[in-house]
Amino acid sequence: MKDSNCIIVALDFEERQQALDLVRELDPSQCRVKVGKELFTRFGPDLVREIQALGFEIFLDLKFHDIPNTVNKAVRAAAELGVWMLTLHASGGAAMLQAARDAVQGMDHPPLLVAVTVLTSLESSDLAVQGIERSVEEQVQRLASLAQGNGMDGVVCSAAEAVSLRKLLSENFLLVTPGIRPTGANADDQKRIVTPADAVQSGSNYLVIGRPITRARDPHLKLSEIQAEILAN
Ligand SMILES: O=c1ccn([C@@H]2O[C@H](COP(=O)(O)O)[C@@H](O)[C@H]2O)c(=O)[nH]1
Repeated sequence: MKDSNCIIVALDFEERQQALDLVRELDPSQCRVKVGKELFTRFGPDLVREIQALGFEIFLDLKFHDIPNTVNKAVRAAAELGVWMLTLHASGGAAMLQAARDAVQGMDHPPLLVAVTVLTSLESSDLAVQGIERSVEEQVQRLASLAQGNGMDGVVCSAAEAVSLRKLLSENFLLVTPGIRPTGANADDQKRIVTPADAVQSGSNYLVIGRPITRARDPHLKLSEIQAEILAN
């Protein structure tokens, strides 16, 4: 499944006004926006509603990871906010993932549930420190299979894993990929980075892009350049 509106701009800001100023420069027919831990912890559901009122679909990236009952209630609360997509950690396990799915059962417009596999800021040496003696690619595959088997709509992974996941998972299973960096851009704290065009070509459905856009002198222009790069490839 290809969505021409495939870019999700990450609104990782300290100030409410910074987030709203950027959102007002963007067009909801050209991108979706991500509200993550920083913005949500500071400004909560009211800001989500304010951005929704401007016409944007919200990717609520709170990465729930807790006992099944707690995740069930948190997912229900997020779903009632009317967000388009939300995240939880696949490593929370099968029962937690099923509890998340149960939370939105029967809703008219349930959010898409996507499970984080291995954060894009990690590489294999980081997994070894956690006692995981397999490559990032293998760990991502394992968690993605767990996610698919327990009712998730997709996973968050690096686009570096997209080609192998496309072979492993069903065609309509969503791959949501942060760690996107245009050629030459600073990687910042991201370890598994891929360019926007390569991400789409590899099979990513949605590209989560923060700093390359939010730190640009002209964020709207940068978004348009990235979209043009994707279309040209
Ligand atoms: O594995 C993950 C999961 C989520 N993210 C989020 O995506 C954006 C990326 O921002 P950049 O500024 O483009 O690096 C950020 O909000 C993360 O919380 C991720 O990077 N990796």
